[in-house]
Amino acid sequence: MDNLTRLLESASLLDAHEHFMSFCLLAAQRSKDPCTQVGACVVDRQGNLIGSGYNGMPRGCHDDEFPWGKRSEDPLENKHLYVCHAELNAIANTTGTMNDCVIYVTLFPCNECAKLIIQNGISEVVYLSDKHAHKKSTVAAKAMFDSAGVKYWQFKSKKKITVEFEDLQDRVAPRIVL
Ligand SMILES: O=c1ccn([C@H]2C[C@H](O)[C@@H](COP(=O)(O)O)O2)c(=O)[nH]1
Repeated sequence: MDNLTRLLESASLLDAHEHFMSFCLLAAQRSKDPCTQVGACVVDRQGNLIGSGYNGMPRGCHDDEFPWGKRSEDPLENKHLYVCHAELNAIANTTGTMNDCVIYVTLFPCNECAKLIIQNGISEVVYLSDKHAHKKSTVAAKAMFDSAGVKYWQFKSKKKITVEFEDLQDRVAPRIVL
C-alpha cells in the first residue's frame, strides 16, 4: 500500500482525491478564461502537493493584449494559440522530479499536455470532466497514455463543500462545511 492510499484510508472530512480535486477547482477559479477554467496539481506518492497551475496566458504576456475568444475565423484572434494549459503550468511550477507522481486536473488533458505528462514521468491522471472526449486531441491523448502505461481515471464524488470565511479571526482554521 503506498502512502497516498494510506492517506486515503485515514481520511476524515475529505479523502485525498476529494482534497486534491477540490484544490484544482479552487486553482481553476484563478483563470481569466471566460469560458473554460481549468485547474491542475501534481502530487507525489507521499501525498505532497508539489506543483499547481491553471490555464492562463504565458508569463509576461498581458491578458489585455491577447484574445480570450474562440469563435474568430482568424486563429490569431482566438485564445488557443496563446494560452498555457493548466497541466503545463502545474508541471512548469513543480520543482524536482515528477517520476511516478499523480496529476489531478479538472479537464481531461489534451494531446500536447499528455506528451508533457508522459515525458515528465507522471504515472497517473485523475480528471473530473471529459467534455472534449469526442475530440481527436483527447483520443490521441488516451492512446498515448495507454501505450506509455499511464493510468487515468475519472474522479466522481457526490459531496458538496462550502468554505465559510466569515468570523475567521476567532478560529484556528477556516470552517469547511460538508
Ligand atoms: O487539457 C487542457 C485543455 C484545455 N485547457 C484550457 C485551454 C483553454 O483556456 C481552455 C479550453 O478552451 P475551450 O473553451 O474548451 O475551447 O481550457 C487546459 O487548461 N487543459
